Amino acid sequence: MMAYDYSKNIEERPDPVKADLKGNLPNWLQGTLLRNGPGIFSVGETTYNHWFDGMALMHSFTFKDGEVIYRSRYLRGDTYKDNMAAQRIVVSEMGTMAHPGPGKNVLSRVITFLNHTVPDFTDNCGNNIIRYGKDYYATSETNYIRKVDPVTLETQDKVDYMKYLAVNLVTSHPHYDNDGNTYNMGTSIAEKGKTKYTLFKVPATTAGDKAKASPALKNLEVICTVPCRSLLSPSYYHSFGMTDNYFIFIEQPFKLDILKMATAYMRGVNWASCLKFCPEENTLIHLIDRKTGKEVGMKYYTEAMIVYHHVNAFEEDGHVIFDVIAYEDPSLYNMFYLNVLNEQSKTSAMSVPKCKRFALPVQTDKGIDVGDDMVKLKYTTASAVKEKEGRLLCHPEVLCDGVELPRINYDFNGKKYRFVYMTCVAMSAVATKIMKLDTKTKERTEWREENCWPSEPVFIPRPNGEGEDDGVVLTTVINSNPGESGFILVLDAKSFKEVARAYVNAGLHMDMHGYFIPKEN
Ligand SMILES: CC1=C(/C=C/C(C)=C/C=C/C(C)=C/C=C/C=C(C)/C=C/C=C(C)/C=C/C2=C(C)C[C@@H](O)CC2(C)C)C(C)(C)CCC1
Ligand SMILES: [Fe+2]
Repeated sequence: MMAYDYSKNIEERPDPVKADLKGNLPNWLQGTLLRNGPGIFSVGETTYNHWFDGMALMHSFTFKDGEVIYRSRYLRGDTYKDNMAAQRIVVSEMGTMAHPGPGKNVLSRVITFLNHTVPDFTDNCGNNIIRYGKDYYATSETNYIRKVDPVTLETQDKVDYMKYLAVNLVTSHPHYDNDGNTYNMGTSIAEKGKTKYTLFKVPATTAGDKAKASPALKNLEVICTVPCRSLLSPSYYHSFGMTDNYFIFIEQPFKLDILKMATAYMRGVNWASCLKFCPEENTLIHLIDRKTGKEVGMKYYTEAMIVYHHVNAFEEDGHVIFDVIAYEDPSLYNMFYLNVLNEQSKTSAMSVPKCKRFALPVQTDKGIDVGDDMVKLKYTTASAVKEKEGRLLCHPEVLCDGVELPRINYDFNGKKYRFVYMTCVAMSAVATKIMKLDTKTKERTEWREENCWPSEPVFIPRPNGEGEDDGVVLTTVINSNPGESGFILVLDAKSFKEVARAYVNAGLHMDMHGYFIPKEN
């Protein structure tokens, strides 16, 4: 099979193109799927080290009156502008430390160094699209996000979280509720001698008062803060869980070493090399009551693991159950270094991502014997064994092996649910299959096609649909069959069978995450 070239710069396609439709789109499917991911990997003579570092390229698929319209556009943030003006990479990213130019004299090198000791971070937001209030933002995990026009994909205001809240890092996987509020979480490092994690709410913007409405972050409310286990090594996390009454935050032994970061530029190493995994340490699971903003009385632990994506979480019979994609080591990040990806023939040893289910009993452990399992649910083998007063050791149930980029019917977010849509990960960085997992029966249904590489599958519910899987799943497919173009695929979510596809005559490419904006009625 042909290999996908992860390091190739991709051309933007800002003028809308009509896709070539095969099959019949359900007429209720109206709206726009926005997707984001890295798209430019080298500028002039310089190249990023890591695929996640690439400059953002957004794309959109608009479903309207039985047609599909495609377009794509680079995110024109300060990072893009500065790199393009210099014709080389001058802004550092997680996996790439930018160096002073060759022509620079000693004095300007010293100035560049000083600038980087208290650096201004990148606004290259190539990870996801999120909504705050009525606005859409391209995001990665730094303090900057970029507002984008969801129709034209044009880049708008640069918004700095730090203007509204002391946070150095914020996730690109917030949660949303039915009232239009957004919930997210960030880390503030060594601020006033403290390192902590903050969960916050960005309220829905009410129509009318324009000045108050934008950016919605103006109205941000802190829900709670969780002190970090150690001042100079906060955990890295990429998402968190939410149910009707709780937040779930996994404080994993995959940490940022702040002292190493402070000297990274001087030592000429990237930020990623300042992340350390400590497999001998345990993972602390924080369960936070959304109403009080306080952690529940019990302390939950599990063995060392690395989680990027939460799948879903819900409450049942005095338990909080949550599903995540977990790894045994940081090999996922390492696999995406461009020099590693270019040697795809050498199957890189990657720890297989597993979909794991945890169950946290919320009741008091009074009267329970040490060594007893407190989980009282029939349908899961997940356990939580009392170690001592107020402390439970959790063992997950593995629901499924070799999966990533999980999506659900978001109407079931925080609620008891059954189905997950994911990409299948084998021993390679390119997914060849997507699947639907029935968490109840463990049944897996797959979609694949020869020489096709599907993206993160996004579930769209049918308006007033019946049942959790009443809707469609959208995935964009890179097609490496000679003479054929990429397409967006529409699967019936119940049967996981194709209902339509729309060929895009403008080479599709690998991306990260997406957000579907339904058409307003
Ligand atoms: C750390 C730090 C700093 C710097 C922070 C910076 C620059 C942060 C940037 C963070 C970014 C871009 C994070 C991105 C994370 C992305 C993640 C975890 C992506 C996961 C992707 C997966 C699982 C992908 C899977 C796959 C893909 C894409 C293709 C498929 O075909 C196959 C499959 C499933 C393997 C400061 C602000 C300088 C100072 C403070 C501390
Ligand atoms: Fe992600």
